[in-house]
Amino acid sequence: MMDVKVLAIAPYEGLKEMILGLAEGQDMELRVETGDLQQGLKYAEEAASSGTDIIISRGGTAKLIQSRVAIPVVEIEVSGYDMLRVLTLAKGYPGKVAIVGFAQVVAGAAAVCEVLDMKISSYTVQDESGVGQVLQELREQGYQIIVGDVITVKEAEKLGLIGFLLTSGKESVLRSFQQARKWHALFEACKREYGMAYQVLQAEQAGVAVYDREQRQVFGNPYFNRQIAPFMDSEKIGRIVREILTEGTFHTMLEQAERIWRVSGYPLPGPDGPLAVLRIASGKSRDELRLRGASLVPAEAGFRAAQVAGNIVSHNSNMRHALDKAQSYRDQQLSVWISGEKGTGKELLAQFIHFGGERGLRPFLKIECGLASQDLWDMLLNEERNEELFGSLGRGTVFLRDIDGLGEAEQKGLADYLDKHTPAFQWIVSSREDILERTESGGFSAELYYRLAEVTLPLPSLRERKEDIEGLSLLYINEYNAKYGKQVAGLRDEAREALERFEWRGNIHQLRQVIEEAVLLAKGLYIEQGEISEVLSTRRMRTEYGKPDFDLSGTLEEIEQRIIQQVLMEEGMNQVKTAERLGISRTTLWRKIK
Ligand SMILES: Nc1ncnc2c1ncn2[C@@H]1O[C@H](COP(=O)(O)OP(=O)(O)OP(=O)(O)O)[C@@H](O)[C@H]1O
Repeated sequence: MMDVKVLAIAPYEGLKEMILGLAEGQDMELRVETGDLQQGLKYAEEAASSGTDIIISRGGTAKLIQSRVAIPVVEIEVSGYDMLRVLTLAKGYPGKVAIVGFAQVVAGAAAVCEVLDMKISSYTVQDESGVGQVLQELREQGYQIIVGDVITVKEAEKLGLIGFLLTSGKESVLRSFQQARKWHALFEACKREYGMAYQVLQAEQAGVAVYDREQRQVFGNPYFNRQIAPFMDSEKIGRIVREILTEGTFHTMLEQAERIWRVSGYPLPGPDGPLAVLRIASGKSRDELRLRGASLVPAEAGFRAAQVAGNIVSHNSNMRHALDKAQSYRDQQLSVWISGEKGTGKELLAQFIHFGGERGLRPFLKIECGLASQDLWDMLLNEERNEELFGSLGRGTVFLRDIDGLGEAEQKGLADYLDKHTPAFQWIVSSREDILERTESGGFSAELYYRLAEVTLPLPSLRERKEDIEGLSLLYINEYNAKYGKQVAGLRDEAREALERFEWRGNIHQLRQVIEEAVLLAKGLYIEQGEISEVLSTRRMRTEYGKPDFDLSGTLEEIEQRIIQQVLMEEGMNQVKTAERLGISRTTLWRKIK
């Protein structure tokens, strides 16, 4: 206890002397200053920021300090003895006597007067500003002697009254020493306990931060401040904080600076309202995950996709029906099975369901079924390992893209997994349109289909919704005008008709590519029929099976792309078969076509 550092602030000089006199042998490092209110506060603030453990003071000054510093403030109380001394003195003095002060002091004085049958009136003031007026009135009523604390006595003397100061006696000062030691011991014990927790936080190899309601950071451990805060998007953090404060616990994964970050959060009651605690740990690198056949769709891209899909205006009733259904599946815990030909917008709709709904802030984990590595499936279906993948998904979405590409063993593994688990995340699946036929002929696990297809969303091919070709084309013309700095204003009617006659095996995806080429080719304000025919004739050759007439212009990489696209078409877009035919691994194929 030797080294408890105490600053005593005495509102009057006599108290300073007494404190110093009593301090000897008290096992404290004591400093005493004289100062009332603001002056006292100044001393206290300096001391609190330079290592003082405890402050001792009295009356209004003690109260003011208590409200402004973070270290304990012990008050020297006005004891019964103190009261008795000054009242005895005042009683013997000729003239009318009144006691003026705060409620606590006045109540004590009144009790003493009653016991000793003293006729001394008492007046309570709420705060310092009321003192002057009370004293004025007392003077008018003929009072001459005012008993009170430093502020009251000073005011009384200003008005020509006689002030009797309620001084603190030895007992009160000694009691304050005793209390200071007790409080210090308690404070130290707390500091030791919390100090340990604090050290742990400082050393954590994960970022821990606390945010308040206004999304202001109120705490951040060194890992957070150095490794995360410099590149973490504050807008994204703000959204997560809001979500934590309204929804409670929260898990997500964020892709930032080439890494996947696992984020978890929970609300915490704080002294000035609720706080949000965030823990952000580094997970796999983005490429590591991609090479296994999975990726995390960045929220920005997802929100954009959801917006595009939300704005789709279709003249086709099947498409409109699909969009309405997608909208209604948004915030439901149902596995959604989206089927349709290659390039019909299955993934776009999956993103619309996820990013357009309340799950939007949570992760959208996309798994390329035909390309997923053995290791990824192992991670996915093995309970000990899937924490790595699913641990931070919370109420996110797992999107199984092109599930038709899944081998028999993986289908069974997944069906078993679904049998045993009901995770918080949502499954969305995409497949070719003939999947039902395949389940009937035993080509695809019926069990898996019925587990995952709680609701279905069949998408029409572009051939079946020719009425939308013009609208989509204009959308893409606009997009590629911006990208290539062109000013194409539309399509000639004949050009549109040519587009409507085309077979569109690659659907919207293919239409997008055709429009891109046509915009680049366009010489005038409108895309002419000739320009469309030119683009389509090369496309047709690429999509007609059997006799590819290859365009050998361009770089090796471009030629390779054409070959891969051709073989993909011939294999009904089945990536597993395509990879086998080309003699490359599925991962290599996937890398090449991304
Ligand atoms: N209604 C639409 N409006 C505008 N663009 C669309 C629409 N539907 C799809 N697209 C675009 O068409 C392309 C193909 O869409 P998407 O990748 O979602 O199709 P998919 O059916 O999932 O393809 P795959 O069969 O290869 O998995 C994307 O560029 C997408 O943005």
